Amino acid sequence: MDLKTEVSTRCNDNNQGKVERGSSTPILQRECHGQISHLAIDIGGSLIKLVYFPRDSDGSSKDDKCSTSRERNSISNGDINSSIFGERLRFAKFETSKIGDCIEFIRSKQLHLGRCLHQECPSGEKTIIKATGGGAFKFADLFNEKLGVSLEKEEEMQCLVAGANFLLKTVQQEAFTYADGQKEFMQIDHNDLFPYLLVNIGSGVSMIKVDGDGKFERVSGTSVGGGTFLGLGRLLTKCKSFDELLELSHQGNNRVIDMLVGDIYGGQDYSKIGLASTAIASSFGKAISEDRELEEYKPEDITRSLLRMISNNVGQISYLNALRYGLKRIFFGGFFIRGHTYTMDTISVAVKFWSKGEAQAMFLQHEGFIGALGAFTGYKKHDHEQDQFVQRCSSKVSCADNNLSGGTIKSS
Ligand SMILES: Nc1ncnc2c1ncn2[C@@H]1O[C@H](COP(=O)(O)OP(=O)(O)O)[C@@H](O)[C@H]1O
Ligand SMILES: CC(C)(COP(=O)(O)O)[C@@H](O)C(=O)NCCC(=O)O
Repeated sequence: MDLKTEVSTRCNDNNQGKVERGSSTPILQRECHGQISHLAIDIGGSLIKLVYFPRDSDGSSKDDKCSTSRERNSISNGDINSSIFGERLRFAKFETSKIGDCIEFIRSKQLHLGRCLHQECPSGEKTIIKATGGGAFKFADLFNEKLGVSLEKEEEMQCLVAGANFLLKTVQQEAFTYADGQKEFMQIDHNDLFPYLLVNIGSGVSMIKVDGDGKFERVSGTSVGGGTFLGLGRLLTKCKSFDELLELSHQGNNRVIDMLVGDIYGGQDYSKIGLASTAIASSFGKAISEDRELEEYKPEDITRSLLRMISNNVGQISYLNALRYGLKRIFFGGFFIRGHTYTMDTISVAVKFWSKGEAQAMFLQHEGFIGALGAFTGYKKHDHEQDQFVQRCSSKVSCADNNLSGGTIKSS
């Protein structure tokens, strides 16, 4: 049963005054019902992602008061919260290396206080925060020490699948293709969603065959992912941040460094095996034959080649795995993508090229927040009140569809 269905089922079933009958948005009763947070967190190798309902100083969620004020919080590392889902469910990200900033952010928003802010709570009860990603293990003690909260670990692949299924079933304009500079939203038929391949390009890359809700298998992965782009980019150029690298890559020309088929074949196509003269024969291959030092290459060109190499490679491995399991649809998520046109174009072209047009790359609006959203939906299992919380979130997704039509969420 998807979340939307559950909303209406519960609306009809529940006569205990917790849900306003006939309303598409169940009303949350403010009662102390255990210490569960309004926050879910995904702590990855590069970034920490937060999904939360903001709250007022009296302890209520802003959302409970139907607040319409847009909240944009600049964070010390320069990232900005994205506010979508009808300006209600909020998103924020921090570099994992700046976990202290993230903890301060949670404290400043009082997201660590559970529901019982300014109310009497059963003593000794700790706020539980759903957390996924490796950092849920690595930083559990730090969260306990600094915020007095308990991180409840949710399995990372399970969260990615739950988040992707939630988005694909709930948000109308979630999945889109990118070709020839055009973004085209796809209408997803809920009855025809499975199976698909979910490729999450984070620090590393996971490829998951998804057969249904909670039915999945991680079929492959590659260590050449977003972390590789950022790590190698930092080593090869003077850039320090991902944004700088992306920005530089706009002005670059990969052909200065990549060895093309034409470079090897005297300017000609290698038509017999379907390779145009402009196809990359060897990423960074020109650097082997030229007597040039690293400093003599423009950082713009280096970043462009690097971005192309990694995107191409992920696209190709993804296609091979789709082929292995007979999957036609491949959804790409993870913050490596960042709604960046060159990245999406390269991945799309790679999938199209290798599949001879049989398979299609699709991207997700909430690319980097899939895991955190999946963890958030995990509250549903936990307690009835939070269950309504998640359900309200899904009902608001539909209300907020128009807000998403403007394009990808850009978190910085
Ligand atoms: N502001 C940013 N800071 C660092 N890396 C970023 C940023 N935006 C996008 N990225 C890219 O996204 C990758 C992390 O993606 P993400 O899905 O958050 O994975 P993880 O869970 O491993 O942190 C980074 O390795 C980098 O390539
Ligand atoms: C270990 C990970 C699941 C961690 O997730 P991440 O923080 O990168 O999002 C991921 O980095 C990964 O799948 N790496 C590829 C490992 C491999 O299959 O070779």
